[in-house]
Amino acid sequence: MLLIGIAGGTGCGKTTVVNKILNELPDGEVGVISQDSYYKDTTHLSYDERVSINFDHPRSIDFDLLTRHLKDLKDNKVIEQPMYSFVKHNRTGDTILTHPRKVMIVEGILILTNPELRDLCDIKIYVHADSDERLIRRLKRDIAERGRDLDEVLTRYQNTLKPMHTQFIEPTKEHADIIIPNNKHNIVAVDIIKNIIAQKL
Ligand SMILES: Nc1ncnc2c1ncn2[C@@H]1O[C@H](COP(=O)(O)OP(=O)(O)O)[C@@H](O)[C@H]1O
Ligand SMILES: O=c1ccn([C@@H]2O[C@H](COP(=O)(O)O)[C@@H](O)[C@H]2O)c(=O)[nH]1
Repeated sequence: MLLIGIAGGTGCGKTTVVNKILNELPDGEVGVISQDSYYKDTTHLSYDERVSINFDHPRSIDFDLLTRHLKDLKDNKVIEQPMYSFVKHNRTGDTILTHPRKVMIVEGILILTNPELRDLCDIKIYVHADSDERLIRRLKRDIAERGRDLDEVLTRYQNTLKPMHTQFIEPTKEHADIIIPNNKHNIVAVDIIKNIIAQKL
């Protein structure tokens, strides 16, 4: 199995890049694991307590479960990937049966902060977009798709997201094998990754 890790700050376009890669490859050949599915289970907390969690700090992620699942996939085992609700700020309680594929992509803001996870990745990619571009995209997306309002996005951005990005996420660029500039849609970079995957398939 070829494991590709795709990191980068919120709104840089990780999910969009992954979808573009998947769209043009044969159905079912490439599997995706989202770091978001591995936010720690916070069912024991009230909604108000969950809202105040710092979701941009590495300790918010259940890296033990995530790395265990990636190792299982590498060992050709099926896993039960948790499902996550951004609206509830918690796992839904459901899981998706995820089968090992020849190529698996793991994507998320913090995946390159974890040394064990980095070692599992055969190719490490960092998607870069400028912070103003990312904030604009995040505002539009979170208001349209994740049940947020202007005040929620900007308050989280100032209080946790921006400082965590500077402290934990941006420095992981140095671990990347490939950095994709993504202020604009980068068709050439997506084609290069698609070709690497097509060779493996
Ligand atoms: N290169 C790009 N140019 C303009 N908008 C983009 C680009 N890449 C992604 N977007 C948009 O920005 C928003 C965030 O992108 P997304 O892929 O969800 O980012 P991430 O997964 O890194 O948080 C989405 O609404 C998406 O359509
Ligand atoms: O319950 C949650 C969990 C996370 N977030 C925010 O999501 C982003 C990461 O997702 P991207 O798709 O990469 O943007 C992170 O910045 C968290 O702040 C959330 O709002 N609620």
